[in-house]
Amino acid sequence: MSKLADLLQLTLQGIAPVYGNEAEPADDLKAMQTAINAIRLHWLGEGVLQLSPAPGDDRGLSLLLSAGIHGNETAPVELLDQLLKRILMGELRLRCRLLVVFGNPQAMRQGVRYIEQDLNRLFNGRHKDSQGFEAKRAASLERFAADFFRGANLKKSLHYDLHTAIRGSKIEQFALYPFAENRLHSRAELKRLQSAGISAVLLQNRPATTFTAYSYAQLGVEAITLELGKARPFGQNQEINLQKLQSVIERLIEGDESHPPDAFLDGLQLFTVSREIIKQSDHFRLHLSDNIENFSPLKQYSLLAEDGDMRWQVDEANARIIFPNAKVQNGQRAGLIIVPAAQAI
Ligand SMILES: O=C(O)CCC(=O)N[C@@H](CCC(=O)O)C(=O)O
Ligand SMILES: [Zn+2]
Repeated sequence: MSKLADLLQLTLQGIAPVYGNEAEPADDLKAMQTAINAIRLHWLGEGVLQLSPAPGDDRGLSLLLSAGIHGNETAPVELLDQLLKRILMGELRLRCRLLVVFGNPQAMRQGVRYIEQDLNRLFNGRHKDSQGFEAKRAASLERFAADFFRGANLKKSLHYDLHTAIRGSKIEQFALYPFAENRLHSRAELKRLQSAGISAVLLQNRPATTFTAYSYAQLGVEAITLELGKARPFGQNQEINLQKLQSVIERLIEGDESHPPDAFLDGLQLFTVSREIIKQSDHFRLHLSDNIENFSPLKQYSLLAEDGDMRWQVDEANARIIFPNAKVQNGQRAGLIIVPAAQAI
C-alpha cells in the first residue's frame, strides 16, 4: 500500500511523503498524489489527505472529517485511521469527496491538548490576532477546508469534528451545533446525530472560534462538533463505543444519505448556552469538585465561580455545567452554564 494510505503513521512520525529532492521534483509529485483502486489520494499537508472517488462513483457529497484538533483526544483519531484503511483496502466503497484532517500533529505526537495555544480557539479568523505554531495551523486548516468546499453543493456538504472530553460526562456522547445569524439548525442533521448514538445536542446561540464554527458560519456547510467520551492515550479507548457513529459515517462514505424516520428525534435532549464563564485572571476559582462530570446539575443560587471582585452565581433554573476547567489560560472559557433549549426544532 502507498505510504500515503497510512496518514496516521506519516503524521505521528512527522514524515512528509516526499522521497526525492529538489533535483527530482517528479518523484515528489508522485509521492504526494497517487491512486489506489481508482481512488485518487492527495496529501495536502501534514495530517491532511483528500480522497476523490473513482470515476462514476461520486454521489455529490463533500465530507470533511477532522480529529486530533486536541492532540490528546485519540479515540476519534483511531476511528478515522480505521475508516481510511478500510476505504483503501476496498472494504468500504468511496462514493463521496472526502477530506481527512488530523488537526494538531505536533500535539498528537506529544500526547497533549495543545502546544502553545488551544487550536480550537483560533478559527474564524482569530488566528490573525495571534502568533505561533497553532495560529499558523488554524490558518492552514481554514484554507484546506475552504478549498475543499469551494464549488461544492452546500446542501450536500458536511463537516464532523470529532473530540473527546477532559472529564467524564452524565451524557457520554453529545454534540455542539454552531451558530450563524439567520440560520436554523437542521432537524435532519439532528436526526442523523441521534442515529449516530448522540444523546444530547448543545445548540450554540453565539459566534465562536472553533473549527466547526468556521465551517458553519463562513463556508455555509453543515458542521458539528462531536464529543465522544473521555480523552485517553492511543490504544486505551476500549471503553468508548463508536459503533453507531461509525456506521453513520460509513453510510455517508458509501453514498447513502437517507435519514431515519421523523419520529426518531424524540428523546434527543436539546440544550442551549445560558452563560459562558471566562477566566479573567490567576485569581479565578471554580466552586465545583475536581471530579465533577459534564452535564452535572447546578444548584440554583449557588456560587459557581469567582475571580477577584467578579462572581458567577447560578441564577438559572435547571442549569447544568459543561467543560468546567479552571486551568485554562486567562481570557479563555472556563465552563459553560447550559439550560434546556426552549425552542422546538
Ligand atoms: O473537556 C473539555 O473541557 C473540552 C473538550 C473539548 O475539546 N471540547 C471542544 C468543544 C468545542 C465547542 O465548544 O464547540 C472544545 O473545547 O474545543
Ligand atoms: Zn477537544
